[in-house]
Amino acid sequence: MYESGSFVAEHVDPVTAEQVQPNGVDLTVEAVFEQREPGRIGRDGKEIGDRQRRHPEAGDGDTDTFYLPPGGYVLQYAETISIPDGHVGFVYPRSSLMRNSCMLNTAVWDAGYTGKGEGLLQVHHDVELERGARVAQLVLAEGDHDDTYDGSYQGERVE
Ligand SMILES: O=c1ccn([C@H]2C[C@H](O)[C@@H](COP(=O)(O)OP(=O)(O)OP(=O)(O)O)O2)c(=O)[nH]1
Repeated sequence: MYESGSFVAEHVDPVTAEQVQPNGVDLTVEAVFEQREPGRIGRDGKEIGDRQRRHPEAGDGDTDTFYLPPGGYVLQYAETISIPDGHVGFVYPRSSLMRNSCMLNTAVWDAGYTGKGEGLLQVHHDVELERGARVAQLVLAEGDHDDTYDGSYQGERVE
């Protein structure tokens, strides 16, 4: 069973009323990066290639809007997410992002994970994203699990 938006909101911080949806909670964009160096996925480990932070640059003095031409971008969410025991999380793109020819690729959010995660933003047509805008939605499904998350991304970007 999937949980309600108000349940999901208890596991997202900070969260405003505007972010709480019937079935989940919207996540906002904090930072955008472009990968510059190759990463590596090996049998015994992985490395994340170097990235360059993309600065907002709408061109008209707006310092809070990312203007993104087509390409792949790593997007960091602003919210700290904690996946509660007995659950698994999934993130979907906000439909308005998809309707603007952009897509967010995501992976599994494990029970026990806490952090500000990342997603892969695919831009198929130029788009403007304002920092702090809602771009994704987290949903939580009940689910059995073996142990809880103890990987390298635990606690990422949490002060
Ligand atoms: O789209 C996603 C999906 C998941 N996560 C977070 C939550 C998840 O629990 C954590 C680790 O994901 P995963 O287990 O897939 O990472 P890994 O590549 O297997 O690395 P590790 O073994 O170090 O965890 O990353 C994201 O930030 N973005």
